[in-house]
Amino acid sequence: MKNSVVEVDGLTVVRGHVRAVDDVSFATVPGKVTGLLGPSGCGKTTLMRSIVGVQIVAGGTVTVLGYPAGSKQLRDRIGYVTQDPSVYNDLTVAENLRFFARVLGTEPGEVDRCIEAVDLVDRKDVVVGRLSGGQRSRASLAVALLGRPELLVLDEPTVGLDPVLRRDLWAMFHALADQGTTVLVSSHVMDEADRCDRLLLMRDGRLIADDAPDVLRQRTRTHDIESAFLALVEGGVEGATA
Ligand SMILES: Nc1ncnc2c1ncn2[C@@H]1O[C@H](COP(=O)(O)OP(=O)(O)OP(=O)(O)O)[C@@H](O)[C@H]1O
Repeated sequence: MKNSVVEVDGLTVVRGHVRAVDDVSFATVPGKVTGLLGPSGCGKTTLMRSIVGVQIVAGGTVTVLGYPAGSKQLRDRIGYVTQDPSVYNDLTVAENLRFFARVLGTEPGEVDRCIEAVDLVDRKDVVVGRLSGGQRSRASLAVALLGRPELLVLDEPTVGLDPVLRRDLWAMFHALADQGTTVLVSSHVMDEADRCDRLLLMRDGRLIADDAPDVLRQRTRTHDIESAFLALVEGGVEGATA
């Protein structure tokens, strides 16, 4: 698709004895929040790892911003937050940000902007090891925002967060998207589906839907995404991708 930020074509990844991603194809458009939803173990992390270029793939192609995934040209154009916080426990939030800003060659002013964006200003001088799990994830997110990446890949960033914080983070994802960032967010919580502009539903390594939440509900004649998911799994839905 022209102008797509991520183009995945026939991607297959084998992990252990499992086809963790099984012949998946889709394309994202810039400036939208795309949700990658599906039950635990369905292949979300593996798909995201393939997009950021850290996964050995068995077949198919992944193109990001016009380059094969993993190309060095993409290094500072993608922000990736894994499920495990990737910040140093023995440094404060601000020290972490300053360290990564130096590594990435980002201007120092970015540090404060990114700390503000994740609402950690009042925690910026606290050693990361003393933060709560949710605060640690937000510190990782702040690092991913350094340098204003064009693509943000966020693996379950809202797990374990309270509803107020979850709402605020989703608002931030949309604000970033409005500024042109393409945001790919995974979740296994179906009630986060309505916060996405577009949904990729996965099950057992396969993509079973690729639609806006409203369109998906209409197509499956359901009122919520959980029921839509069940309808797709149980079959009988016209145009299902599975
Ligand atoms: N390092 C590994 N070695 C072997 N198999 C793996 C490995 N990592 C994941 N898998 C398998 O690949 C499949 C997809 O896992 P993946 O982590 O991508 O799922 P997920 O949808 O992200 O799950 P979760 O929501 O629990 O994070 C699962 O069957 C899993 O058991």
